[in-house]
Amino acid sequence: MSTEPSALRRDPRHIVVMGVSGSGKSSVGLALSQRIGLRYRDGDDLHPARNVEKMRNGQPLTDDDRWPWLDLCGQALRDASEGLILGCSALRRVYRDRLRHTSGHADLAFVYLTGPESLLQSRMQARTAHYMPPALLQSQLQTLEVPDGDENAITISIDQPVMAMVDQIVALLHLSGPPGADGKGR
Ligand SMILES: Nc1ncnc2c1ncn2[C@@H]1O[C@H](COP(=O)(O)OP(=O)(O)OP(=O)(O)O)[C@@H](O)[C@H]1O
Ligand SMILES: O=C(O)[C@H](O)[C@@H](O)[C@H](O)[C@H](O)CO
Repeated sequence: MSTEPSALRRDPRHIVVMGVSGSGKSSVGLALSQRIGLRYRDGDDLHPARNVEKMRNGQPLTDDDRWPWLDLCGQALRDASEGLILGCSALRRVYRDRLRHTSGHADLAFVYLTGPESLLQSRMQARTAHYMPPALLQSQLQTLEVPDGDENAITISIDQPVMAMVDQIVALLHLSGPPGADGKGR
């Protein structure tokens, strides 16, 4: 499944890969980065230590926990003059508004990864050495607000191989490859 709003900006250079824990933000963001030659950063690496500790202990983050982290995510986007793919859950509309505001990119592109709870759960359970306990998936799903039609977002199903997801993202956002990949540069 994939959807394309009508007025989507072509070939955006500031892209947020969003969705609940275990939806594949890191896997897809990295693979997309390699495909199009745009840097990837993982929002997980920007969480203050106390947020990571909270999640590790099985406690969902609150809005107040997330604001400072979202501002670091927004600043990372703002500072990336060459462009950036950022993996960031961005679960609520107000969080995405905050990213749009802090990054200075009102037209930030969002790639929303979605799939059935059973698949998310099994992917989280299969994952080793990650601080996020699968038990927190419920609260992630409760917090999630699916992007609205005016949010410059595409929706990609996680029920397919990562490379197929990347193909869809490249096609829907009309993304160009690394400079020189088509013989013309960007
Ligand atoms: N399309 C896919 N097909 C099969 N396995 C996948 C796919 N996408 C991700 N995975 C696997 O599912 C697990 C979760 O993926 P990943 O860590 O990329 O998700 P995430 O959204 O970044 O999670 P978190 O926000 O919790 O860090 C990983 O073990 C990853 O290898
Ligand atoms: O907004 C949140 O609750 C967090 O960003 C989480 O989504 C985690 O960072 C991530 O899932 C770690 O695995």
